[in-house]
Amino acid sequence: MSLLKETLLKIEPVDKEKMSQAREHVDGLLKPVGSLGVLENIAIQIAGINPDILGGELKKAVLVFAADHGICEEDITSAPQPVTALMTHFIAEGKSGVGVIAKKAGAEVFVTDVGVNAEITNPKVRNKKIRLGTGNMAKQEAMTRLEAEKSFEIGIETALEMIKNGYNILATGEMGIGNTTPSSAIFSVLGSLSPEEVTGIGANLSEEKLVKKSSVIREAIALHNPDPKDPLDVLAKVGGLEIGAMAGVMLAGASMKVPVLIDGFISSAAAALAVGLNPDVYDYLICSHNSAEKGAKKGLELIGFKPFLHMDMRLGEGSGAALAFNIVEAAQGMYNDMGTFSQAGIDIV
Ligand SMILES: O=C(O)c1ccc[n+]([C@@H]2O[C@H](COP(=O)([O-])O)[C@@H](O)[C@H]2O)c1
Ligand SMILES: Cc1cc2nc[nH]c2cc1C
Repeated sequence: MSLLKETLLKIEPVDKEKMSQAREHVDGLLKPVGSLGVLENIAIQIAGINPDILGGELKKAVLVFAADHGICEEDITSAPQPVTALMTHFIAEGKSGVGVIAKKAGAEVFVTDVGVNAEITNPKVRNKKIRLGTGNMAKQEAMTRLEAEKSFEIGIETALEMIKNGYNILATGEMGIGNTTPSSAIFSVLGSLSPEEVTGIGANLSEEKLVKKSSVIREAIALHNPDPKDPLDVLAKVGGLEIGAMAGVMLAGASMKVPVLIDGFISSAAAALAVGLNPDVYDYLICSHNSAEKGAKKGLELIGFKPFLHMDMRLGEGSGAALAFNIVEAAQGMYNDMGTFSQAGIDIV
């Protein structure tokens, strides 16, 4: 059996009984019921995923996947394609946005090349290259179905390795010039949304080129007709290699009862595919921030995510997810260390 199938079969729903016990505990803490809002929700969610993680020290990893996109040939990005390879190197060196944010949160960043269109010589970048970037989806399918499956499996393998090494909370991140285009295409297909509704400026595309970007997406979808009920078909026809790998991390996290923090627009497109493959994955994902990318709001609504950080960020790399580690730790602190009404002899619950 393939690793993807095996992983999907292993995923169980979160433990609703543990969640209602956790809700009871949270409601008994020294505060008006509900007054710690999202911190309460996160603690209860993690209790349903794995109470040991809620009660213990977090060992945090941001898993960044880098890849290139053939669609760059259509001139719908502001930055040139070689920036992917350059930034992949700088992310691995800790010199990018996610590097500094993760450091403050005490998280490690691991970078994997799943399809950068250049040789990466930095030994800190893990080499799992599937191909040298996707095909240009305006003319051909982005990748084969087999490559799509492989991208999921690299994400699964990477996450399983991290979990084996003791990491008990993961965050997804990516680097890939052009990857807002496949992300918009994925949301357009899965949500039957018009490309215009879910297409934005990415890494600062000009307004004139934005019109072209939407029409390229519309034409690619019309050319390949991806099946919205088949996430692998959507990924293969209009997706990206790093998007598949991030979805794989989410599946592996769910299969091992480990929470996965979701970053911005591209990470959430991966989440939409992962949840499409198995709806139980949803409860293992923690959506961190609402990216300022146009389309992020619609995309998150489609999945049913409610982000709790509103930072006007749209960097990607896992930067927003890394920022949210501190929020998860605050939720743990609330759950484990706050006094209770019964200890205090107060009876107003
Ligand atoms: O995470 C986000 O919400 C996000 C929104 C816009 C852009 N990005 C980053 O910018 C790159 C993609 O932008 P573009 O315009 O080249 O498609 C890619 O490397 C992403 O990490 C990321
Ligand atoms: C400089 C730069 C850094 C990035 N990080 C993620 N996407 C990016 C795009 C650019 C252009």
